[in-house]
Amino acid sequence: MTGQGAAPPPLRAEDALFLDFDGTLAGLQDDPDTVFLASGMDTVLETIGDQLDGALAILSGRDAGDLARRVPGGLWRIGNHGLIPLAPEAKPPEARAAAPDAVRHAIEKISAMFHGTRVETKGPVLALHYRQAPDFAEEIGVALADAGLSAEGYRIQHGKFVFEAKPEDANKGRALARMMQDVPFSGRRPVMIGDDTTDEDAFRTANDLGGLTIKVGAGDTVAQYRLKDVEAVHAYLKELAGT
Ligand SMILES: O=P(O)(O)OC[C@H]1O[C@H](O[C@H]2O[C@H](CO)[C@@H](O)[C@H](O)[C@H]2O)[C@H](O)[C@@H](O)[C@@H]1O
Repeated sequence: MTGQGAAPPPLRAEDALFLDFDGTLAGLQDDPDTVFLASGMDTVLETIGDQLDGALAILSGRDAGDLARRVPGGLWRIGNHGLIPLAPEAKPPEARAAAPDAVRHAIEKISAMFHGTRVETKGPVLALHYRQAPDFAEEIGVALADAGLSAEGYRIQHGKFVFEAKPEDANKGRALARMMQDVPFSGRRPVMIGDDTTDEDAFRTANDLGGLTIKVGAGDTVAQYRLKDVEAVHAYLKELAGT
C-alpha cells in the first residue's frame, strides 16, 4: 500500500536514485559546517551508485562546492537547489552568477533587523538562517514577503529554520526533470528521498514521471512513502547496498 506512513519498497536495479543531503543523509545541526556523512555511508552510497550503473545523485540546496566536500566525488552531485550539477569527478566551478544587488541588499537588511539570523550566500541563491532566532520566524516571513523580490524573478521558499531566496530555476523538481533526460538517468524510474520543502518540488516531478517518493520525518508531503528519520534512511540504504 502506498500512503503517507507506509515504509518504502526496495529499489530496483533500473531505478535512478536522488538523495537530499541535510535532514536525509545527515542529521540537522546548529552549524551547517559541522555536518558530514556518518562513517561508512560514503561506501554505501558508492555501492548503490555502482548497482544503479551510476544513476545516483545527491540533490541538495547546498552550494555545489560545499556539497562536494561532504559526499563522494565519484557520484553525481547537484548543488544550489539544482542550478549546478557536477558529474562524477567534476570539480565545482570557481565562479558562478550572483544574486541581483537589489535581492542581496533586501535580504541583508532584513537579516540585520533580526538579531541571531545570518545570511548564507550560494551564488544566486541566498539563505536567511534563523535557527538561533526561532521566535522571529513569522516576522521574517512577513518582511521577506513585503520585500518585492518577485520583481527580480525571485521567490522565497521556507525550509527548516531557513528562508531561501531563489531564482525560478533553482528548483529541485526542475533539476530532477533535467537529469532524467540524460544518461545515466534516462529510461529509469526516478526515486526521490528528502525531508524538507525544497524536496517537495522534486517529489511532485518524480510522482508525475511515475516515480517513487519517500519523505523523511513528520510533516505534510506529496511523497508516497515515509521513513522515520535519518537513521531509518541509513538502514534502508544499507539494506539496498547489502552491507
Ligand atoms: O537540500 P539540502 O541538502 O537538505 O540542504 C538544505 C539546506 O541545508 C542547510 O541548512 C539546513 O541544515 C543545517 C545543518 O544541519 C541547519 O543548521 C539549517 O537550519 C537547515 O536549514 C544549508 O545550510 C542550506 O544552505 C541548505 O539549503
